[in-house]
Amino acid sequence: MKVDGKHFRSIWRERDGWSVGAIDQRRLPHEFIVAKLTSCEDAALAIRDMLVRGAPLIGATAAYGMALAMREDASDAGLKRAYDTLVVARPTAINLKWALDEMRASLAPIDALERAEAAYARADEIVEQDVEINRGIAGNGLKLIEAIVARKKPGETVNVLTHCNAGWLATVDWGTATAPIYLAHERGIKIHVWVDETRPRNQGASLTAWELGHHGVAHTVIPDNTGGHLMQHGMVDLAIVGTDRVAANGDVCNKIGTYLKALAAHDNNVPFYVALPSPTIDFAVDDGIRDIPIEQRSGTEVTDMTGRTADGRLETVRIVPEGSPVANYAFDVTPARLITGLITERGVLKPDRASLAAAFPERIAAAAE
Ligand SMILES: CSC[C@@H](O)[C@@H](O)C(=O)COP(=O)(O)O
Repeated sequence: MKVDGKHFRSIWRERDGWSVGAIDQRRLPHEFIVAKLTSCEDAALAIRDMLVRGAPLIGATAAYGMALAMREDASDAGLKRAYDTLVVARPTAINLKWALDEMRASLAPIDALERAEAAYARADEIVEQDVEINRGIAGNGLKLIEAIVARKKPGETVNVLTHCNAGWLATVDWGTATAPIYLAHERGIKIHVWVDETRPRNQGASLTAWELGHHGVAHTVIPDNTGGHLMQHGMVDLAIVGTDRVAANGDVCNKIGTYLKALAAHDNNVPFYVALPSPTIDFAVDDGIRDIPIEQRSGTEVTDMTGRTADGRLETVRIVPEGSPVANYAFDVTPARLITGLITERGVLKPDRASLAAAFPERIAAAAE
């Protein structure tokens, strides 16, 4: 998508052909800085520190991390070491394991001398596949938006609520939740996005607002607790969120606070959609609430906030009394019964086992291996 009129992706192979460029998302919205990843450890750290984040981008970064590792040591032991280093970088987004399994499956059977080249080729494919999948989500989600337009008076705006950042910064390009929004915008549909700020790391306020603004999409940042009020007053036509892992039963794990938005949407008859690329489905997990691991992050994300001061300096301040304990659960699980539909590259599905299995039978086979 566009930044100041120029097209960007969140991650790419640099001109030298081997190092990897990625937008440092820890610095947005205040500074646009490109980081250079030159080793498997760089990639693992980038994921752990959330220089890159968002389920699909975590997967893409891990794929390149594996390629960087193969330049240094393409032996069987090197392959295993790279896999083991990267797979633990973050626990919740299943795209990480998916991408690493894909990489290992294509590299393990071939000669070590060929592995580095093959790893870059497979990582490039994973990256391109992400963009194609998101284009598919865009087209399928657009139909939902068009159906709302058809019910509105001419010229009325479609209001979408989203949580966290499931935008192009969380993927390679287009985003998942934002893909239908960007396509609707491109098609001239009047669309406006309510952007949940998404405490504690503020991915909505810092990242979603930044990318929508740079692409010219109308939006308003709201404190996390505002969505219910807006829904009660008819100010939200539909909610679209992303996800880090979808269980076989249709339960959806996403950024903390998603569940509360789904409850509010249910109570107010607001359609609540989840946009997901198929690598986010985990057929090995039967019950999302019971079995999806929920990342717990540092308490400093809750106690401290960073922002720009009036005189232009970036400063971190403490907002919680010294000594008060804090909890920082990064994700929650929304039960399938609260979800209107799953927007995938193969259509809008019911959030249940049968629909997921019918649309993605090859993923069930892979989970059984
Ligand atoms: C298309 S990204 C979907 C999710 O990964 C996104 O909504 C989210 O929860 C991101 O969490 P983050 O902790 O910023 O990696």
